[in-house]
Amino acid sequence: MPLPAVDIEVKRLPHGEGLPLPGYATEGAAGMDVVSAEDVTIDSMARHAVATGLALAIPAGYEVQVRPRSGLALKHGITLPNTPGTIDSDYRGELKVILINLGAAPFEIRRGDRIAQLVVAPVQTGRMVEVDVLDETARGAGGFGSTGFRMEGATS
Ligand SMILES: O=c1ccn([C@H]2C[C@H](O)[C@@H](COP(=O)(O)OP(=O)(O)OP(=O)(O)O)O2)c(=O)[nH]1
Ligand SMILES: [Mg+2]
Repeated sequence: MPLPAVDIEVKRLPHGEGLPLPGYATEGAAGMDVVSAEDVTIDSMARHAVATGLALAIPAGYEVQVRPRSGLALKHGITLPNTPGTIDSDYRGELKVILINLGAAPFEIRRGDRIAQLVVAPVQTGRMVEVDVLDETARGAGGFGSTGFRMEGATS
């Protein structure tokens, strides 16, 4: 059973009139597909902040993450350079989807095309507590590949 849905207020901007609101394609989908409010062609290796014609009021304590659609990524090299894009609960401007075309061919987007998906997530805030000494761990300062690449015992 999914958790109860969180209500997210959505306001249509003039250029968002007539478009479907973001929605889940299936019952178990994690992300709501969001559509483009504009016709635009993104050249190979170019990027564009695609208008959605929507502005949101996300309840405090939540965020919306903007994620790529894997079909567009695999077939056309269309992804988000900032994935997951972060929509703050206090942002009231237009939701935009920053797309980058990593494919070789220009990619044509038509108004109404599904371009990305929106995942609603709770936000755990933190607080920085300054100290002089940190506790010791097995990893220590090792990072950036310090534990190697293959699992011990892997045959291929
Ligand atoms: O893919 C995205 C990412 C962000 N935003 C909007 C909503 C978000 O709340 C705001 C700021 O985003 P972020 O904090 O990632 O950008 P920034 O470069 O840090 O800008 P700012 O200084 O406005 O926080 O921009 C979008 O519409 N789409
Ligand atoms: Mg910011």
